Amino acid sequence: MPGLTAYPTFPEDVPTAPLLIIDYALIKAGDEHEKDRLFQAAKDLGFWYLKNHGADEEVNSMFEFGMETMSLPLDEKMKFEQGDSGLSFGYKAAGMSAIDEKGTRDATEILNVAKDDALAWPAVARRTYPESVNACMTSTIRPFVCKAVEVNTTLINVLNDKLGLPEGTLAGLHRPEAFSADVARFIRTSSEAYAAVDAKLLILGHTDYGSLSFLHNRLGGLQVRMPVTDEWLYVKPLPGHAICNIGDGLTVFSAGILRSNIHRVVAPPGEQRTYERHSLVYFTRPEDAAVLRPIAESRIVADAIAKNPEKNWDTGTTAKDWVARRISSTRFNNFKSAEAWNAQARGTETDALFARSAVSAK
Ligand SMILES: O=C(O)CCC(=O)C(=O)O
Ligand SMILES: [Fe+2]
Repeated sequence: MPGLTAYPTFPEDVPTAPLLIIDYALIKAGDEHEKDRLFQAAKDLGFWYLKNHGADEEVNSMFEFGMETMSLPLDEKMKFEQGDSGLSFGYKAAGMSAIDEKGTRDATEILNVAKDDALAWPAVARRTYPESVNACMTSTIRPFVCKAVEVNTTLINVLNDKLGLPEGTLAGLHRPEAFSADVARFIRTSSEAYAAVDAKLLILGHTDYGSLSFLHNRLGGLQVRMPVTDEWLYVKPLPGHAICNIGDGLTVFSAGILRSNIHRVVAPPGEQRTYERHSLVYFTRPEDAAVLRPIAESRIVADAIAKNPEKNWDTGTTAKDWVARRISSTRFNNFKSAEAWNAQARGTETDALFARSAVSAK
């Protein structure tokens, strides 16, 4: 099966990030100790492995589907390019993002299928897609979306309770039936591109724009910036384990208690470097209309606000605008100058979130 290509193993001598392994089966069974470990992981690093998530079959089918769709001719894929306005749905060609202050073009292709389209199919909720996407909506994409929504909702509910929020508060801001920027994303970077990209950066350092990401990697390349030391460490892909991470939404809702950690993608290490890299993510994002501000009904969140009165967590922005702004700011066509690049939101908000949550995690 193409989705199950045997890749060279991740090198032994490369330092890796110490992600906790959370057992989804135990979480589902209501194990309090495991829920505490999840909360700890979400606060300390904002990244963890998830085992026993039960989505292997859906994930494997998505890898096959993604590779097939990415192999379409470029002009066919370009008919569905997401454009420069901040839309998160559709195809992003290699070269459409800037990855540094020099305006270097990226080398990574992305296909984003909206949750709203996968659930509404055959009706069109947000946009249209290539025929190969349509052909897999029912068999492959919707089952993956539904599984990812189930897993992420379960985890969000645990975080909700650990934050002392009234039952279902966070879930109420991430209702599957409400329009959101949730997407199933497939990413491809050719091995030739690793050499072509300046500084070998495939995806620039960023925090995720939504609330919770459910990521599946087969090759290395993902790196997280470690709290306190600022060291970039690889996240080693483990077979059958998802990599989960907190995004900006949950950080803001929790006034920095949950950590939206900076990460990036570089060329895979060691012998893996000669292989094309693919990854699959489901991004759970707050509903379009949700305003990104702390939920102070919780005493724990209220305490976090009181501890850092100088920090204003109320973005005054809807999730829809937040995601659109962050996406549009990465587009090459919107790149203006090194000064504008350095001054824009990517630096301010991510560094603020990063610094603040590093303190609260201690
Ligand atoms: O490809 C990966 O491993 C991570 C991708 C990522 O961080 C993203 O798409 O936000
Ligand atoms: Fe990311």
